[in-house]
Amino acid sequence: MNTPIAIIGSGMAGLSAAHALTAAGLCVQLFDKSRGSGGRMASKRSEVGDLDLGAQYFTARDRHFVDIVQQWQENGWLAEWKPALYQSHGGQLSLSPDTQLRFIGVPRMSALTRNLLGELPATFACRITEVFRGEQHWHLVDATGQSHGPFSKVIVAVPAPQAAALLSAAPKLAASVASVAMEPVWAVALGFDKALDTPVEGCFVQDSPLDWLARNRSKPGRASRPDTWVLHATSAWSRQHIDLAPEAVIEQLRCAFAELIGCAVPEADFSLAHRWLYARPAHAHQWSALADADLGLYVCGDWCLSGRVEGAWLSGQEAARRLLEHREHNS
Ligand SMILES: Cc1cc2nc3c(=O)[nH]c(=O)nc-3n(C[C@H](O)[C@H](O)[C@H](O)COP(=O)(O)OP(=O)(O)OC[C@H]3O[C@@H](n4cnc5c(N)ncnc54)[C@H](O)[C@@H]3O)c2cc1C
Ligand SMILES: NC(=O)C1=CN([C@@H]2O[C@H](COP(=O)(O)OP(=O)(O)OC[C@H]3O[C@@H](n4cnc5c(N)ncnc54)[C@H](O)[C@@H]3O)[C@@H](O)[C@H]2O)CC=C1
Repeated sequence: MNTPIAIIGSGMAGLSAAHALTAAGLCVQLFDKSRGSGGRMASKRSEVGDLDLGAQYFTARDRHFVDIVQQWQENGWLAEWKPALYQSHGGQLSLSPDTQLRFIGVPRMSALTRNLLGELPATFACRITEVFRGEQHWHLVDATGQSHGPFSKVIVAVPAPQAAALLSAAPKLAASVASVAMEPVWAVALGFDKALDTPVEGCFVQDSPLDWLARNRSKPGRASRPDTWVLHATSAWSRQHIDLAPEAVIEQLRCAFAELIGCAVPEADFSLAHRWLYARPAHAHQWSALADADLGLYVCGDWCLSGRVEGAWLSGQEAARRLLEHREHNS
């Protein structure tokens, strides 16, 4: 019997591992606490259209990732995003063009992970709280107390602080994962019925509560009206204001935006705030993936590498590769 492999987390890392394993003929079962796949590549549906509140775009530098990105682009799941890019230093806004290729899911970021999910077996709205090994197989328990299994192996593909809690079967692994700190990010979306009078479409920001801002309508496939923007606070500001009420976060970041954008910014006609508790690792690692292969427990995620979409995909590939390698040695 081909006992399935459980994958906890259906963000880019979990989906990447799932694809590699199914391509090798194995069965997988994905679990995610959210209602859909994508994790930090999620897009929020709202009355003003879809808003990419997490990952804004991604780049591809590793040659394997470059190849897969090309395939996704050929499938029509991705488009290149060529914004009018600016930077802001000490309140000075200046054009900052470059030749970097940047990709986005179309018509929303989450479309990419939704396409990657395809027909893979997945259970959503299912927060896994315990991962334990019986005599022969692994079992999972969710927040409602329901148990799932049996599974031949388990891949944990969630942010490090959430992964550590699921690794009590492998204390050494749990300790390494628990040592990884992840930083929060407040994201705010603003919508203006009358478009702002600025050529800015994306901006890297320094010396401000903001770290980044993007204009949605500059992204292929997005609605052009109203004029919606996504603002990301720095991790330092987000940490300091972690418990601030969303309305206060919106107001403070709207003011920071108005200060740097160089045109009149009226009250927003639409606004929302989203707090990412585990947005990015505090430091990059070079782990690729972690494992207790003899036990059959694997851990992957962006935080094992660069804290970027590319890192998440590479980490999922590596977890799958190590699982397949171990399986081959022991067959
Ligand atoms: C605000 C923000 C901006 C970003 N901007 C960029 C960018 O511009 N470019 C870039 O390359 N990267 C960016 N990133 C980083 C990028 O989004 C991540 O690197 C990547 O999406 C991480 O993928 P992952 O699969 O490792 O984790 P995640 O996407 O976090 O996936 C983990 C999944 O596990 C699920 N989960 C967690 N715990 C459990 C549990 N106990 N049971 C079941 N399911 C669980 C979650 O619901 C989630 O779906 C950004 C991230 C944020 C937050
Ligand atoms: N907010 C969050 O939680 C996270 C944000 N992430 C951001 O995701 C982006 C992805 O990184 P890469 O794929 O390497 O993308 P990239 O090569 O576009 O950017 C890397 C970094 O280089 C700088 N930079 C690049 N181009 C310019 C430019 N034209 N003018 C001025 N500065 C520039 C800028 O500081 C940027 O953060 C980066 O901006 C990260 O900061 C990554 C992970 C999490």
